[in-house]
Amino acid sequence: MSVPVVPSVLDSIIAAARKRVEVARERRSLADLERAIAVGRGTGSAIQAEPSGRVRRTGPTVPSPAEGRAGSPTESRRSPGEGGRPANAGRAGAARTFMASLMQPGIRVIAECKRRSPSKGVLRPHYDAVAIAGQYATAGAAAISILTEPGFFDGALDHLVAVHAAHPDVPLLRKDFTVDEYQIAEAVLAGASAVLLIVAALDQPALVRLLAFASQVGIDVLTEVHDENEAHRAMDAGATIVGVNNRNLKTLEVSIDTAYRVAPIIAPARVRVAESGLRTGADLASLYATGYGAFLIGERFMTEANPGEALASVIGDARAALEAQA
Ligand SMILES: O=P(O)(O)OC[C@@H](O)[C@@H](O)c1c[nH]c2ccccc12
Repeated sequence: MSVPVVPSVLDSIIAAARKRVEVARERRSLADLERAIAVGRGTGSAIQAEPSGRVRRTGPTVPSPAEGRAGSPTESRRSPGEGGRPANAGRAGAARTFMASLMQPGIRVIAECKRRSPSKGVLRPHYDAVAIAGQYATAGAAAISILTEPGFFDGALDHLVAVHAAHPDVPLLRKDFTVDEYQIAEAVLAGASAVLLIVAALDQPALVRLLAFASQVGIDVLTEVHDENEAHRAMDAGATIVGVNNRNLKTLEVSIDTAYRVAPIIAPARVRVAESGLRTGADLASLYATGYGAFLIGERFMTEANPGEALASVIGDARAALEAQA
């Protein structure tokens, strides 16, 4: 492999993610987050980190939607490292529902909330993650992916906290560039059931270590690959949910061929997820026939006036196409 002279978008995003972790760690240690997770697990209590970083037990319920929304999932933009971390107002213990939901029979869509992307710019100027997630849940999403990366995707962990508060039964994926245990612990406390691990962003020991940590804190992992070599690495590391991203994160080019090419490497016992560039029910039906059960879709819905309606129509079209094939 040649060493790129010009840093790719992925390199820049990862450098920013590492910096954010270092800033957050100064305010609150990983050990402190782990203690909060253990407390939440042991008692079923909600946990809230005060801005001071002190953990406050908030009783046996999840925070009210109003409380969750205080962090505003709307048009807020956080620049990397700005003003500390959002409050962790989630419920430790929501985990493990992601995998269960993806293992249901039939076509399953992980619908994504994403305000902006590096390749397309702003997709949805008036972005309200809670409202969109509500539509997705009603339309039959198996899970919801929420971008929490602030610098390139206009995401925030607060968006996930607010969606979890409003829709506590929906499995949520924290979509971010995970490079450290710290982000996994944050995800658990925010109410996520899964985190993303991008194989291209991690060396093999880090991938293995982060998978083990996620398992230890009881959160599922979507392990993302872009090519055959990365798929082998994911298999070797013991990944159970493997996503094949049709978008090359280094060049940002999309080719659905990637999903067809890489599928055979992922053992059938694992959950296969096709990601990116998916637009029609026919796309889903044909990948389903190749062994993909779940589909991660963002842009297709983000550019629609009513993302929930668009999701329902893609699911309906996919089912119709499957029946026509049978
Ligand atoms: O918006 P699309 O083309 O439907 O793609 C969704 C999802 O696959 C994409 O957002 C994504 C896949 N892997 C990522 C890693 C980081 C950020 C974003 C992503």
